[in-house]
Amino acid sequence: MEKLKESMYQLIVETSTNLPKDVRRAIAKAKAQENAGTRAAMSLDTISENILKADENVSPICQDTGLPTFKIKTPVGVNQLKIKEAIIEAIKEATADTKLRPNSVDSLTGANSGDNLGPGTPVIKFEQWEEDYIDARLILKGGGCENKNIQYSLPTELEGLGRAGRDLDGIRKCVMHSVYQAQGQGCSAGVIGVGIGGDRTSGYELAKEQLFRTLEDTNPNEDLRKLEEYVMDNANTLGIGTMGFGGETTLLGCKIGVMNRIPASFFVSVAYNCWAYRRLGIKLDPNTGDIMDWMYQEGEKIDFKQEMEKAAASLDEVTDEVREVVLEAPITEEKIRELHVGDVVRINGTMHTGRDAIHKHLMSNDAPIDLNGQIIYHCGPVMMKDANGEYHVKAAGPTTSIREEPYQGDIMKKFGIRAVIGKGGMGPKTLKALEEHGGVYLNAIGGAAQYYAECIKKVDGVDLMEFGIPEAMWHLQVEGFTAVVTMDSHGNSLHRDVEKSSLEKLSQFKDPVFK
Ligand SMILES: O=C(O)C[C@H](O)C(=O)O
Ligand code: SF4
Repeated sequence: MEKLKESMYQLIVETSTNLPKDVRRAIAKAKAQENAGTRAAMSLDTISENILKADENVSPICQDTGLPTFKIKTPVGVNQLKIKEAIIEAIKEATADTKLRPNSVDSLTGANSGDNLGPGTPVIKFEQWEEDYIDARLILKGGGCENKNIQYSLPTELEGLGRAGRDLDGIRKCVMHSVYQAQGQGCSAGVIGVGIGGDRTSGYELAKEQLFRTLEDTNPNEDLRKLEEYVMDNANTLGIGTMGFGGETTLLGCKIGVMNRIPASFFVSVAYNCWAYRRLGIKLDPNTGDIMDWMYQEGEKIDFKQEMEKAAASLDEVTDEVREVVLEAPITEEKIRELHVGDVVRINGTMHTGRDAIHKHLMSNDAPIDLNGQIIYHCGPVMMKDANGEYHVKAAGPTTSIREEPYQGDIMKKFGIRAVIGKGGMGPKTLKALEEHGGVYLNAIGGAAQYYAECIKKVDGVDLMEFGIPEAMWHLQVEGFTAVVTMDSHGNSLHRDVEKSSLEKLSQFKDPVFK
């Protein structure tokens, strides 16, 4: 099985850089449903361009390459320990080649292992089967969408929907609620895998297992087929839309599985996956380890080249209506007060990354540089160090901002920061601080890691590298970095408005549907 490591390496690289065909088709369909010039349409254009670039550059679609999870089926007699060894070597190599971000972190100390290996990472699950080949599948599911997974224990009371009982209609309510509670934070439009039954552990397993189905398959269970269809039709009327900006497509797929439970427990578990739905599979020769075939590769491959040309043409027609502002740090309070929700900003000059570890650190320490008037980017990039010791950005999209909600307002005031860029929006504490201090929240397109990496022209330096590559503070020079004002210094928040209107829409699904 001398080819095994090479085959696993290819599986990892393809999964990280080349979005499966069924997902591409679903995104193209979502694009066709949005009106040109809307925030949702523009976000989908950025997403499409990003998919194209990742493929061309053989670079990660999203900088968060997730927790690599392998599902392997082997014929009886195949040495599974050898497969595990090959996967571990392939993971190390793919990380060193910047196809994966170093993502394995000690839960207690925060130390990054640097090679994606550590207790519990990667996840490798084996099964035996009667076929004569090895079936190896991989999903790279990032942290932002993983944080939006949810498990319901029936009966329960749901916001907007009331009582969800222990029956198909109760399940329906849970699934609808799961889409609502994710808002744009898991980089909608998303795909949900739902597991009905089991215990808390096996229920989530079943939910995640559903994410290995193809988006276009039909559920063989008639009740579940109807439920999947119902959810697709109705969740897309919630108006959450791409990145939570509002719009026609909130969900790209809904896949539901069922297993038995014990009488006292009734769980509905939901695994939420972002649009960057990276899962692929290979069939391997058990003697040589060679790839015999790729999975999820049926049908047309949309490369988004044509779509990009069309989008560029229609954008020319609508740019007159959108207010565009150029920002360059240091930014004055006066300039910030001129910005309003809906404005598109193009940033040139400096910005500095800061995410979880940095925000916690800055609460009780000085900043390594003067942050007065500066822009903080919630981002954990993939970086490559060249032979001269200089860093180059390989992938750099935004991370979910809401995790910084406890700190953000205080940090902005303490250091005079004027703008933060992230995705998914922030809460009332930050909104109040933006108003008091004169600050703005800018939403970038989650997952568009290649698109933003191209806007970063130079890495000026890095501080606090002891937190590891994703968590360090990177000092960047950017050009034409585009984001939308979604929270301004006048008390307006697009996120608050979309959450409110989607809750109203959710409550229209209160009445029983499945008896
Ligand atoms: O860790 C990241 O870079 C992003 C994360 O996947 C997120 O969605 O917040
Ligand atoms: S940033 Fe968005 S697209 Fe990337 S892994 Fe996180 S949720 Fe997915």
